[in-house]
Amino acid sequence: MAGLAPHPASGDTEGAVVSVRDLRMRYGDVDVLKGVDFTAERGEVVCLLGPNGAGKSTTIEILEGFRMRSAGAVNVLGVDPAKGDEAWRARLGIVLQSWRDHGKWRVRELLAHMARFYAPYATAAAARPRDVDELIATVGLTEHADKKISALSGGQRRRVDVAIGIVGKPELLFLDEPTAGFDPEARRDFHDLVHRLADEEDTTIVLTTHDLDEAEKLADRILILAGGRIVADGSADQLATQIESDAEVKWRRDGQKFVHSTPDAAAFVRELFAQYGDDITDLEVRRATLEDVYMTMVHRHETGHADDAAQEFTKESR
Ligand SMILES: Nc1ncnc2c1ncn2[C@@H]1O[C@H](COP(=O)(O)OP(=O)(O)OP(=O)(O)O)[C@@H](O)[C@H]1O
Repeated sequence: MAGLAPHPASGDTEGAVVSVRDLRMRYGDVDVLKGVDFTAERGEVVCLLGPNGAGKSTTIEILEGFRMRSAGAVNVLGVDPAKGDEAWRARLGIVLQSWRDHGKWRVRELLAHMARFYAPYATAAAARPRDVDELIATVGLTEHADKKISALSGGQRRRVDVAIGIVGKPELLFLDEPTAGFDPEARRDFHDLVHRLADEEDTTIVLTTHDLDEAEKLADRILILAGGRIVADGSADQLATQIESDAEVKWRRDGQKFVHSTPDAAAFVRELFAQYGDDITDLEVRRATLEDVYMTMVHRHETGHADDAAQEFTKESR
């Protein structure tokens, strides 16, 4: 993918790019967020996971300044989103969950139009906007650039959404279920794009997804939101060590397949080799996956132990 020129940090975002403290959101008499805390650093990819209705979109919309919170302290690029002005907004990129109604526009025409909004906000540190044709190539839409958006497939429209999200070369990019409807190749290209934005441009990325494999591939840090709180915060590896789960050992001996679950895979495998040595083939050890962690944490919430899970997590991360 072409066209991702680096831009240096713009000075006023030292420290956390996103900082959320005791965030609460109440719809009517229902508390959806009951005290959410997290931060995101420059260049970090943070993935927000959680069941349907957990409050992921609500959280992101509050950070984007589209929704007023009920309580708590939120700081995004040095500003309270409730008070963010146009210049602040120009530093954000947003890919919402639902399609926008741009059907009558042609792809290049729409992106060129969007790009013009960002031109006044170019700085010495950040050349805005991106070159539109390079951007179209980056999201793999070159051969569709002159088509009306209504004539594109669902996955191609989603690529347009992603292009709109990054046309202004954002310092912070919000992606709400960005790959819904992507085919496997588009998904892989998108993952490459996210890595390049974070690594080469130091873009901070906050995304939601229901695809745990995607979260594991993309995220420097995973947050699991359940029962109105963050019940897990860490890399996929760190989270795997926070749940008690047996490793699964698989092997073959004399052509026969064996499987065994054990809390101490190393000791078990040592013993296996001591007994059968060269007869052992096709050895595999599978540790707790992100799916195991997710299921455990969300199940604790569903069985009414979310507060315990959140407290346990807070204790462990101190
Ligand atoms: N404007 C609103 N008024 C009242 N309730 C709302 C409103 N928006 C969201 N909710 C409720 O708040 C809860 C959280 O919704 P939200 O869309 O933030 O969840 P989510 O984690 O993004 O879910 P999903 O994974 O399904 O996208 C849901 O129970 C939803 O019904």
